[in-house]
Amino acid sequence: MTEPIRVVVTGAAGQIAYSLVYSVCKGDIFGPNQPIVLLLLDITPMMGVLQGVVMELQDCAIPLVKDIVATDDPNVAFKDVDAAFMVGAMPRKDGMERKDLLKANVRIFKAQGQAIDKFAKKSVKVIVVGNPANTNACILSKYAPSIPKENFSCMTRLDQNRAQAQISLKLGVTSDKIKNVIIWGNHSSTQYPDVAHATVEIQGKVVPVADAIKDDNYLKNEFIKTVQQRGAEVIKARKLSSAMSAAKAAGDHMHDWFAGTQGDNWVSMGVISDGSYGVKAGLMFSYPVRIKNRNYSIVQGLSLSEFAQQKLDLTAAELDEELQAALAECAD
Ligand SMILES: NC(=O)c1ccc[n+]([C@@H]2O[C@H](COP(=O)([O-])OP(=O)(O)OC[C@H]3O[C@@H](n4cnc5c(N)ncnc54)[C@H](O)[C@@H]3O)[C@@H](O)[C@H]2O)c1
Ligand SMILES: O=C(O)C[C@H](O)C(=O)O
Repeated sequence: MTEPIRVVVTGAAGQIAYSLVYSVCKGDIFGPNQPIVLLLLDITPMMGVLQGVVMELQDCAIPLVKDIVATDDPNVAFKDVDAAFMVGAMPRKDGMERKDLLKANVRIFKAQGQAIDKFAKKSVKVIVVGNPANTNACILSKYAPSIPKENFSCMTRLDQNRAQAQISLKLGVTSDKIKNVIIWGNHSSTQYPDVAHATVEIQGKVVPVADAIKDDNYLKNEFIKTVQQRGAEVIKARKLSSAMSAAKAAGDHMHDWFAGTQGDNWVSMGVISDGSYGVKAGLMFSYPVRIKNRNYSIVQGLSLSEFAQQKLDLTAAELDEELQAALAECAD
């Protein structure tokens, strides 16, 4: 019998978690044979709502779930965890940029970093979803110095999925036929969705996406803007930020981290920069990565056009600025 793994979801009474916890419990992420102990963290005023989520999870009657712990105490929530979904943070409203959330959210990640440092397994794999996700992940890692920096990541998989979806709609193929789209940089409106190395399978033949689309102007303008602004468009329409698609992307990210990427294909993840592609080391930057045995490596040697290089520089500069502001906020 496989030992259960301990999985924490923060912001567990919120809207992303409502979709995510079901996916975790039913085996979509860690596999259909992996038992789970689920730890759910939220703030004290949300404990009543969280009890409702627990009741619903119990009523799902999923055999993989060995225990559910709902708590407002980070020291309990992070105890011996193998995987952490860091969702708990304020979402933005219409008209805001994600970095406007920095003041409200970054201290949450300082405090939770300290708790992870003390209580989580040293091998824990952490994904930050709460915005501004890249910078929050940097702060989380800074305050959990006993855990390798490579164990912290932030989510840009939603942007990758959005980019694949746009190409799939344009070409009339299903999104699984599109491989190796890249999201570079910040999960913000400066991110660079890049299809220069992406391929698509059309009627059994694999061709570069650019050759299939045959519209450089679209790829350099409308496509990039649509992906960059998709979160804001969802907020405008729903009056709430994306939740179902965010939960799906968080699951995809953690699934691939545990199960590995397929063949030579890559996925995009925000990870600590080691200086690859000229990005300042120490920033949490979204790169293409391949994953094996739960370790990722940044894909090296991809050619960058002048246009692409400018986009990378812009998003890296924004991340640097955000990080300085976050460090100042956490200073006392
Ligand atoms: N990276 C991405 O692609 C992406 C996508 C969608 C949303 N997000 C972000 O995810 C975050 C959550 O979004 P949501 O729609 O679920 O928001 P939500 O408001 O529905 O839920 C957030 C939950 O976090 C809880 N929370 C607040 N402070 C906490 C703390 N200190 N500890 C534990 N829980 C705490 C709140 O009580 C609430 O229940 C937001 O910051 C949002 O902007 C990121
Ligand atoms: O856009 C937001 O604020 C929520 C999230 O980051 C998204 O991309 O949907």
